[in-house]
Amino acid sequence: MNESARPATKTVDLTRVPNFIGGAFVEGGGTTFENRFPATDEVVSVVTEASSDDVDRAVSAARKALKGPWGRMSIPERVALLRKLADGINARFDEFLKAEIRDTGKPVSLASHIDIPRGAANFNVFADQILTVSTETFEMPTPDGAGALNYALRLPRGVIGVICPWNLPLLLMTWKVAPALACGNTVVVKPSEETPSTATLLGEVMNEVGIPEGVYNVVHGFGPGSTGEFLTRHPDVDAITFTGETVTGEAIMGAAAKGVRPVSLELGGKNPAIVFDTADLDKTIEGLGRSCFANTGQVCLGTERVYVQRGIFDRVAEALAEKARAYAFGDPFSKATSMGPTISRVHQKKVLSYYEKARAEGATVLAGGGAPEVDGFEKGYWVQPTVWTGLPESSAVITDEIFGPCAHLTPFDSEEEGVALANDSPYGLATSIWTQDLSQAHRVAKQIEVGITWVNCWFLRDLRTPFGGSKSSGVGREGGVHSLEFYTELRNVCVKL
Ligand SMILES: O=C(O)C(=O)/C=C/C=C/O
Repeated sequence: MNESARPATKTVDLTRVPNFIGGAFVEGGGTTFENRFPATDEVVSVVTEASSDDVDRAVSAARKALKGPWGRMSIPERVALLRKLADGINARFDEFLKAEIRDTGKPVSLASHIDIPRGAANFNVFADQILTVSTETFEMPTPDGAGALNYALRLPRGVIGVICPWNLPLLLMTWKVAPALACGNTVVVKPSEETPSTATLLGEVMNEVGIPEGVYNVVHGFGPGSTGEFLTRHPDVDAITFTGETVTGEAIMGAAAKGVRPVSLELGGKNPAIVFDTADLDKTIEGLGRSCFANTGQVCLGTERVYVQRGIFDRVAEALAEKARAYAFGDPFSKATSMGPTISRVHQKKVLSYYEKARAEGATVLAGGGAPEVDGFEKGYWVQPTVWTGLPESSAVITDEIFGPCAHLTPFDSEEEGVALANDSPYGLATSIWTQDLSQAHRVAKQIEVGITWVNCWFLRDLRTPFGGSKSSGVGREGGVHSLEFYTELRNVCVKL
């Protein structure tokens, strides 16, 4: 037991979700709001919203922690605690799993293989990374012949504001918190109001493993006029990292400008897939089936535009439609369920509104197009996996980020046309290219204006690689050493010898 570890607090009551400030669970001074299970629309918890004073207390606790034991810890000491955090999440795997499913409605098959394992693994990934990071040194000649030595120090930025999304709540939160802590920062986390539970539960694990109070804080609430705005506008927050919609990202970037705070923004996307007639069709359909429909299409890296070379268009379209029809709705806690509901009634209505738009514009609906009837879960926020074709590229269904399990297929003839279609978007987050002509794969990959390109695969993640979006899909890169670049500041020291 780490000598600084505090005895495990009683298991936090996630039916009335508190904030976590300075190592203690506290009711928020704001209002309370309901958290509903997306598969049944039942209220599963009440969340206590943080007030502006609560956010201020969290930022102060984070600032104070920088000057306490945490700020004096060596990298190996921090690394040991990060590894304990990974172990601590895994030791309470089922609690995190249940909390994540109740908040999101995502199937247990998905949350148990992606969300919770990666939520824990991120701490080990950046424990490894911080141990190997180096800085630079330069020797320079000087007129007196004695020379000078320049070396860089890598220092924590300080208090980091972390605003994370509802689609992969634990994974995308620790994707930011792990490197932030590895680099010696402290954090104030605002989870999405849709998914408050796992970030709160992590507070208990922080105490269990001995992370000093104030290093990790959680404040619940909303965006404008609420916790998100209080946090991003707080003058004592040194940097902000955010994953979510582009419009919110623009607002955060504006808030960060005052005080000149750096931001790392992974934002929206309208990700294309380009399928050439040399593609391996089985692998392509397996990959597209996941990239279009996984997590009920609620993945920032997911595909909503599929461009298929004309000669194989019909075969790809029918095979993808068949994939869409094969999904099984049902109890998210059942292993038989392969597709859960969307995150909320509001989001369900947004997705279904695009289904109506497509129909009204005369789309050919190859699969889905509505909301399924799910026995026993009639009140859930369900939508069908949907495949369209036949719409013009100007259709809102093809230009807007829907963030649902839906994709529009468009045929193309030449490679140049395929590239032009894929690039015709203000977004630039991710793409997948399907071809067995590797010269073509490399040639096309260099031309697609995105941050992440997969060739003959999707969501294959080496966590050391730069991860982030181009154009309206974001600013900055996280992952591997790129996270350390964001969560530290370099100071050059020049010593006259
Ligand atoms: O895999 C990751 O590290 C990651 O960041 C995934 C992002 C998915 C966004 O919806």
